[in-house]
Amino acid sequence: MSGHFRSQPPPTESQAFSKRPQFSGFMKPCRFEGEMQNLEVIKGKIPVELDGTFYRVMPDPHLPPRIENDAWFNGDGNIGAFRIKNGRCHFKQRYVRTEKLVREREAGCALMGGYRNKYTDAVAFKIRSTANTNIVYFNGRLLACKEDSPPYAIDPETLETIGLDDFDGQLPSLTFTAHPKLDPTTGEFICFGYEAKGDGTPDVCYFSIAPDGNFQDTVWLVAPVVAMIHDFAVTENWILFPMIPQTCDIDRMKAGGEHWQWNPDIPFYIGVIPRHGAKSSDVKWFRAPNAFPGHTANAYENADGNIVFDLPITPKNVFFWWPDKDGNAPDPESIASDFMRFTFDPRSSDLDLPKPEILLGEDCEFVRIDDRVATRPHSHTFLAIMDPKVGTNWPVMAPVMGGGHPPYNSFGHFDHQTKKVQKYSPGTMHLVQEPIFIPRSQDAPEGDGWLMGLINNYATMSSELHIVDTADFQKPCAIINLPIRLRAGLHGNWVDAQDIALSA
Ligand SMILES: C=Cc1ccc(O)c(OC)c1
Ligand SMILES: [Fe+2]
Repeated sequence: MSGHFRSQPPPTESQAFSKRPQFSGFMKPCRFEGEMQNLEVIKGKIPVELDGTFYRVMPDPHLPPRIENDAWFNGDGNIGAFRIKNGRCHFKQRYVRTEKLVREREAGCALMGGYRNKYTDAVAFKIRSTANTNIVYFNGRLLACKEDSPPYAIDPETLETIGLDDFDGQLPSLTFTAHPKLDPTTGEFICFGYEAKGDGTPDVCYFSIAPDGNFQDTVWLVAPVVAMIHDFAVTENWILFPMIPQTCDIDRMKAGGEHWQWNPDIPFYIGVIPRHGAKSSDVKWFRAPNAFPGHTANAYENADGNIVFDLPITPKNVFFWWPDKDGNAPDPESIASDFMRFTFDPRSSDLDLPKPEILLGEDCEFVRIDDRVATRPHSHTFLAIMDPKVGTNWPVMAPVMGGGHPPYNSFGHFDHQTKKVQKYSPGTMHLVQEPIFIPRSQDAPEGDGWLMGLINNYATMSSELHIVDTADFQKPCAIINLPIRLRAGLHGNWVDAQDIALSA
């Protein structure tokens, strides 16, 4: 370890992060690696039924980036693991040893340039992944994902990086989504990559992996535009690719510009293929008016064989740091997504989608379901929600918040039967990160269990892990205190001890 510190030359670059909002206040890079045993439980009790690990990842620049105004999404993936057992919680955090991080640590300065733009790099990289978007468990592998590259495999126990994972040479695509789906009925891992033949290519590669790790279907598609396909949806018989109208242009990238530009002149496309035995020519690109599709809650087929697809949507550009061709972007505070439902016939030859229904007209994102019903009808959705009635103390928080990420102050539990949302609001000096759902037991009813997620406490400028019982949603079941600050992250998942033991 110490050897490579000695080999570093004296710094020529600044060793300070810029004063931009995305590097300030709560968003100042955390950069901590290490572990803490027996975290303090400052309220309630951790349910003794919980035995597993909550893995989550945050983009966390390990060194000041080469681009002064670098985007939050370009930070290095720092994985946190909350191991919970016998009413206790132990914490570990470790950076993914990406090619980027290893070579930059060696050099003592950033070598990679802007987000997904290799033309701004100081050296040539084989893999540009920052491994900063999701951490997913499948078939004994913990995968740290970034949608521009294959995933890195991580040791679930030590968080050490095992290496880039090409699924024993079976990965057909240069890229791998950060939102693969596990079908709880068949055990299949359903995946895709876009820009799958390299930067600026319209090729999308769909593939499914059997529970034993062997690749099954592989289908190559061509998209009508080169746009971001961040999340997707899977039903029993169909695959859906919602496209964010952020488009890529190689010449702009070569000139040192951004990978993405907001494009208000194209539809919101949803590509649809049969899940089993599809040919390239089977794809249909359904269209809705220009809009920004957020994360997928779930999709399923109803009794008529129509697809029901639930996701937050807004007409505005959520990625305001990637403006349109004229440099226009919305005021971040004006962006709000409603939770919407598309119901449509995938067999239809009319490609214009029927208008979606608003399920919940409150600003929300980070939608999650009880994963035991994924791809089948769901009646509960959990989400992060912005509730103006909480009375969040913006005047005191604003100077220490930093910026670049959307603010949500409550966890929500939306009941699709009653169309009502219950809320858990941790306080007026608090914001929430993505919640995850853990079932109370394997045979508990859908949606019965606990929500778990990180809370940013702007009074203490440190993080807390809150556990909320879905049967008593108003108050916390347990608050676990961290003596450090974990900046805004993207996604996480609960891995039950049983599942790790089974595949070990
Ligand atoms: C919506 C999230 C999103 C989309 C693309 C990304 O590269 C990313 O990195 C953290 C995040
Ligand atoms: Fe995501």
